[in-house]
Amino acid sequence: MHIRFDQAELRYGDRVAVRPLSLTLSEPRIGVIGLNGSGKTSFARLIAGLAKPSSGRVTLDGLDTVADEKAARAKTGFIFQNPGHQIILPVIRDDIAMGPKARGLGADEVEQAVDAVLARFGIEALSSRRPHELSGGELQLAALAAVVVTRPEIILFDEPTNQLDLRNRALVKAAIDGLTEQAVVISHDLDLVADFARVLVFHEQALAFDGPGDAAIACYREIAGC
Ligand SMILES: Nc1ncnc2c1ncn2[C@@H]1O[C@H](COP(=O)(O)OP(=O)(O)OP(=O)(O)O)[C@@H](O)[C@H]1O
Repeated sequence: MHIRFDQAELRYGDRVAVRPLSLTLSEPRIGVIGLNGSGKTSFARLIAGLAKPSSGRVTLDGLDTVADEKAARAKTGFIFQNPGHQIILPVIRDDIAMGPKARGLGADEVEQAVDAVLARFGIEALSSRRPHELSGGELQLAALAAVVVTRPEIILFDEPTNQLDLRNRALVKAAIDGLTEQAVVISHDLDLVADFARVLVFHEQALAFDGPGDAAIACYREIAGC
């Protein structure tokens, strides 16, 4: 999948969220780091079509996120900062089943799709649980399962290890590393993206560095002054 920005810019009135940006992302894993307010989430929202460029364009394998909105949106899945908020139905299994049902699958196929994705992430035991009965790491994996079952080609993560303990962090890291889908990972947890071949550093709503994880982290430390 080629994610392409052509002078894409995002503004909210007078406030700039992403300055005009041109790049192409084709790597399986892309990290995004930078200070608070530097434009990371806005950048991801542009990819997912959740925000429309104020000028310029964003395309996913040639599909324009505005002109081809529906087809482009179908290629992406977004795991938000608070994954508990995106689990809508009271029981995990029913929530995951929403995607396959919306695709028009029959009852048996829906069950098979849900079982397969629960097994893929090793969370079969969560099937009949309610979101408030899940740990932070389990919530991440349940939200990921509900996104993956819709068959996106790109999965965007917004701080997936935020507030997780070491064990849950490792679970989430392993799940991201094991994905066959392309992943764009925004993180303040630098270890999560350190081994990615491509990491973008945002600073003051612009791209300050684009390269391997270790060099990107060094650049970010310089920007942060620590
Ligand atoms: N809906 C909005 N309306 C107005 N300004 C916004 C909106 N969303 C983001 N911004 C502004 O755009 C800039 C970039 O914000 P963004 O959330 O993309 O940063 P971030 O790097 O993801 O920050 P954080 O690490 O704190 O999540 C900030 O100055 C922010 O205040």
